[in-house]
Amino acid sequence: MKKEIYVVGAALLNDNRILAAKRKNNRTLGGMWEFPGGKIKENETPQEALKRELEEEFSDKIIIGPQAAVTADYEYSFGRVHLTVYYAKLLTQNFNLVAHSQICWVRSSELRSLEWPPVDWPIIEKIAQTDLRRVNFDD
Ligand SMILES: Nc1nc2c([nH]c(=O)n2[C@H]2C[C@H](O)[C@@H](COP(=O)(O)OP(=O)(O)OP(=O)(O)O)O2)c(=O)[nH]1
Repeated sequence: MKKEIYVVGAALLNDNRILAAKRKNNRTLGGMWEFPGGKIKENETPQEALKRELEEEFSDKIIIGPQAAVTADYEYSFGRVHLTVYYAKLLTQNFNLVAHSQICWVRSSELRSLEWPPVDWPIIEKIAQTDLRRVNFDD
């Protein structure tokens, strides 16, 4: 049976743009653009995992808003990834990159022109169709 891999990512918002992060070349799916985040550990909620990953990957703190799209699944050679993405905002902007070679703030209309891993595409599609000014962080 395939390994089930539960992953959480942040669609970081600023000024109507979304942050895309390019995975370092030496990593799985190297060179592809992704939502910063990573694997959820057994005793973590997705939100706890997302905060921890942003601390590890960027040395940054975030606040987490609503889920951006339904969880997407894709069967890679190394296992089946279940990706859940939340809208989030940065409280700090250190961007101390350890897992990524670049970051980029993109408009929703530009999201489709980047190279994303297969599991991300339904989520990219949903975000591209969303009015980002309406994403609510008040709850
Ligand atoms: N963070 C994140 N991971 C994604 C996205 N899309 C996608 O397929 N993934 C995959 C890549 C990885 O296999 C997994 C996330 O794991 P990870 O980034 O914590 O760790 P990794 O497997 O790269 O770690 P490593 O052992 O290769 O260093 O999910 C995405 O948009 N964001």
